[in-house]
Amino acid sequence: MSAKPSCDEFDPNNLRVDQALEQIQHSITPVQETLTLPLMQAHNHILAEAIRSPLNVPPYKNSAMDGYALRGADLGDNEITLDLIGTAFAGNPFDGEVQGGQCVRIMTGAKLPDGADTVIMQEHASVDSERITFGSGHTPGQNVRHAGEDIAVEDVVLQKGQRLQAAEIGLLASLGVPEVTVARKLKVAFFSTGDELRPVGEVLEEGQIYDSNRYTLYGMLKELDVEILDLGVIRDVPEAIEAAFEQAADQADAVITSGGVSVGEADYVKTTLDKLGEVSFWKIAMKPGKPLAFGRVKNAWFFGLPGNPVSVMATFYQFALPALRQLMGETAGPPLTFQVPCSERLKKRPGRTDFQRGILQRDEQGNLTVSAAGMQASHILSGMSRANCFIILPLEADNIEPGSLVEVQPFRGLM
Ligand SMILES: Nc1nc2c(c(=O)[nH]1)N[C@H]1C(S)=C(S)[C@@H](COP(=O)(O)OP(=O)(O)OC[C@H]3O[C@@H](n4cnc5c(N)ncnc54)[C@H](O)[C@@H]3O)O[C@H]1N2
Ligand code: MOO
Repeated sequence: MSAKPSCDEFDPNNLRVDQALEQIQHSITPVQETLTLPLMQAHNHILAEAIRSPLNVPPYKNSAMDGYALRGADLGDNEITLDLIGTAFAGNPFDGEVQGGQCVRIMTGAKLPDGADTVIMQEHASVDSERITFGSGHTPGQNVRHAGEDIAVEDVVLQKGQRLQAAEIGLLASLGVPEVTVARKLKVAFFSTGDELRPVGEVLEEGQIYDSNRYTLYGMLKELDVEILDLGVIRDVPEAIEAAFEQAADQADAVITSGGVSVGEADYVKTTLDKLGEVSFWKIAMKPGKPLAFGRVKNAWFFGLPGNPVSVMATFYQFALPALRQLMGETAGPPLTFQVPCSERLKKRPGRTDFQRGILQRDEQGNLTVSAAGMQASHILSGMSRANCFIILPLEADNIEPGSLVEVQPFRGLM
C-alpha cells in the first residue's frame, strides 16, 4: 500500500463531509410530478400524500385466542361452570347475546359476541358436553383485541415522503386502500469517460482496464429503484462528451459520471460542463472520495464522482444517494450508524474523514466487533465486496488502536 504525502491531508480548501452534504441538501428541491398507482405497482415508490385510515383496525372487537367468550363479571375466586350456547367463527359471528352464566365457543379473530368481554383459552377449560368449567385466576377483559387499538379511523398511518415497501403496501391493503398517489420515478443517466476504459466483452490491450464503475453505479441505482439511462463508455473527444452530457441532461433528472474530476486530466469534461451548466469542483476532506463535482447541467442535477472504484461507491452512498432521495421526495433520516469495538489496529492520518471498508461480525463471545476488510486503497474494489459496512473515522483521528470504539455504518438492513 503506497502512502500519500501527509501534507495533502490538511488542506484548508477541503470541504468537510457535513458541509458538502448541507450544500447539496440546500440546493435540491424534490420533483413535483405525481401519479396514482394500484398498490402493487406503487411498491418502492415514494408516497406523495399522507394517508389517513378509512377504518378502525381491528374493525371490531375480536378474540386473540381459540377458547370461550364470556362475561368477565361471571369470574370469581373459585372455578365457574357456564352453559355453552353456540360458536363464533372468524368470518361467521355468533348471532345472539351472551348472558350471565353463559359462554360461546370462539376462534381466534372471530367477532366477540354481544354481552361477552372476556376470552378464556381452551387449554384452561374442561368440557362436559354443553357445560364448560373454568379454573380461577382469569382476569375480566383478557384475550380481547379492541376495535381501533392498532389504528383508529382518521389516524395518519403513512406520511408523505415515505417509501412504500412490503409493510407499507400490506398496511394499505389492510385498510382497503386500492391505490395511492406517489412521486413519479426519477430518471438517472450515467456514463464513463476515460481512454483506458473498455466495455466488458471487449479484449483489453496494454494500458486498458474494464469499465467497472458503470456496473457499480447501475447496481446502486437499481437498489434505489430509479429509471436508469446507461450511456456507456464515452470516448475522450470533446464532441462525444458534449453529446453525451446533452443527451443525459435532456432525458434525466440527474446525471452521474465517474472519473475526470481530479486535477487537470479531464479537460473535456470540465470545458463541457462550463459550457452546459454550473458545476462546482470540490475537494472533500474524506477518504476515499476527495474530488467531487456537483451542480447543474442544463436542467439536470450533476454528480461527478471520482474515478477510483471505491471512491465512486463511497461518494455515491454518502452524497448522491441522499441527494437522489431528496430529489424523489423521500424523507429518509440519516443512515444508521452505531459504535462497536474494532478488533485490530486501523491505519489513519488526521485531516480527512475516513470511510474505511469494514467487516462487522460477532466474536466467539457473541459480541459485535469490526475489522478492516483488507487493503484500504481506493482502487481495491474486492475490499468493498468483502465489506458489510463503512467504518467512519473522524477527520481529526490518528491511528486507531485495537479495542477502541469506532462508528460503523452497515451497508444494508434486513434486505
Ligand atoms: N496530483 C493529484 N492526483 C490525484 C489527486 C490529487 O488530489 N492530486 N487525487 C487522487 C484521488 S483522491 C482520486 S479519487 C483520483 C480521482 O481522479 P479522477 O476523478 O480524475 O479519476 P480518473 O483520474 O479519471 O481515474 C482515477 C482512477 O480510477 C480509474 N477509473 C476511472 N473510471 C473508471 C471506470 N469507469 N471503471 C473502473 N475504473 C475507473 C482510472 O483508471 C484511475 O485508475 O485522482 C487521484 N489523483
Ligand atoms: O479520494 Mo481518492 O477517492 O482518495 O482515491
